Amino acid sequence: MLSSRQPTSLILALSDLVPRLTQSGVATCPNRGLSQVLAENPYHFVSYLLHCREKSSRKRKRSLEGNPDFLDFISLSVVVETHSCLDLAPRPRRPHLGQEALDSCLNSCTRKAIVIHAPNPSRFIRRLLLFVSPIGATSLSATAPPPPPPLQLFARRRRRSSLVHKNTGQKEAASNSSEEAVVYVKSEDDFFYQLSSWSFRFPLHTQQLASHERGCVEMRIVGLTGGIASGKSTVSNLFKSHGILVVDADLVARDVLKKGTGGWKKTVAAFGEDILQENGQVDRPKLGRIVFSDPDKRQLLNRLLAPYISSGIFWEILKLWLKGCKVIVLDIPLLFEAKMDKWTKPIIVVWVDPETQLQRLMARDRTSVEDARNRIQAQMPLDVKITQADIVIDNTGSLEELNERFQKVVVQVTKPLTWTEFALSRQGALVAFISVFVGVIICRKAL
Ligand SMILES: CC(C)(COP(=O)(O)OP(=O)(O)OC[C@H]1O[C@@H](n2cnc3c(N)ncnc32)[C@H](O)[C@@H]1O)[C@@H](O)C(=O)NCCC(=O)NCCS
Ligand SMILES: Nc1ncnc2c1ncn2[C@@H]1O[C@H](COP(=O)(O)OP(=O)(O)OP(=O)(O)O)[C@@H](O)[C@H]1O
Repeated sequence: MLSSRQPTSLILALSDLVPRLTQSGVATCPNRGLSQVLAENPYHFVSYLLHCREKSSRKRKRSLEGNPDFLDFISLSVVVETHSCLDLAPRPRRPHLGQEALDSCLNSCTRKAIVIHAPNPSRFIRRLLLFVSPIGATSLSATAPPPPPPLQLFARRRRRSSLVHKNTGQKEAASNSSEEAVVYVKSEDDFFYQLSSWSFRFPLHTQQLASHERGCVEMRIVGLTGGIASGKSTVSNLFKSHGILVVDADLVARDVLKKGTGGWKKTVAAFGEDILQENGQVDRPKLGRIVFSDPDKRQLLNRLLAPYISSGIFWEILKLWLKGCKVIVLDIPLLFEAKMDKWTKPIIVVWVDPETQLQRLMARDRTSVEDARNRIQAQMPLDVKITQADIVIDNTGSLEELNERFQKVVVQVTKPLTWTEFALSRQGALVAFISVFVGVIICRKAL
């Protein structure tokens, strides 16, 4: 992780930024405070900053654009992002930006893009840049003139052309004054998400539900997520005891890995027969140890199983929809990582403090500290998840306290549906069908 190797300038820059970010309201961490997040795990801190940047509303971004803290924040998070991607890379042979290069980044970063001065860009850096910015990487070389700045990219994404022109000037100045290769990195969040070990996508998209409340009845899909061992299943059981049906993604994931299924065949083909027990079923703890200690292998498994898991979840929802359920809960540990949060409203995140999470995980699964840490780090940090939640349940205390908190949540979850939710419900679909049918008959009679 970053903590042992990060350059002092980076730590200083980060801690220097914390009070300014908090005061200007650019990024706050209501539960624990940014400094504590930074002290505990700089990697989480970075993801949290990136998340805040991504989540700022357009209006808020516009009002903040003149604010030097915000601009620093954008630049710095991109630098940190780049640095962490390179420095955190698990394979030792991957190079990382050294102190000098990083300082150079910090000094020369412009507002919407950063400029990396790399005298001998390694193949890894080239490939990385090819990945994040095809324009920047195609003409990258130590002697070649710098590539054209990715104007279109920024112009398309940012409406304020003044910022684009300002950057262009700075980039040109930088490129003229330096003999080193200059690389422009696109400051997009995808950069971080795609490179990080826990990010993957399920191939399903649905409409985002509206948040305004209207009074009618039918189906709501509630998202329930959190970290590993944060207490999702415990909360799921509370929902079940209130008669609310739960779709458990872990159970779906177990089904898709059963002997003879498509997921099983692909997994065995990719990981070999060593992961099988004598009866031909997958040895889950063994596969778990493999994938949770190697991000590449985990991503491979995610890619192989994602289509089966997403379609399994889809069929479960469809069955409940056909039964006419009013509220269902989707218990999906990787709700955000798999971009399934768009399906659900409200989103409930079950939060615990990191130490309790570790202790509960070790006690439940009887694993070593190292295994438990690997599993926790395979997921998006809980502090980031809570910023995307509609409802946060703090499960650090006792089961009684959890139960008390849950009573308030269940009231919120069973409130009347919005119009959009109604339209997506079985009853809504029926009403729409009957209206169209009646409309057609009336029109035909009128002609
Ligand atoms: C690696 C496997 C075989 C390990 O099995 P095991 O029985 O030891 O763990 P189990 O399935 O009960 O998962 C326990 C918890 O680990 C976490 N977890 C599981 N898979 C992943 C993953 N790919 N990335 C991050 N966290 C994960 C979740 O919080 C889950 O609740 C299994 O987790 C698996 O098949 N994972 C890939 C499928 C998947 O993505 N599952 C999550 C459903 S959204
Ligand atoms: N409030 C609590 N007090 C004490 N123990 C708890 C509490 N909540 C949950 N636990 C225990 O912590 C462990 C993890 O909880 P649980 O299995 O519900 O987590 P989870 O988020 O569903 O985990 P996973 O992501 O692995 O599915 C379990 O052993 C559970 O009994």
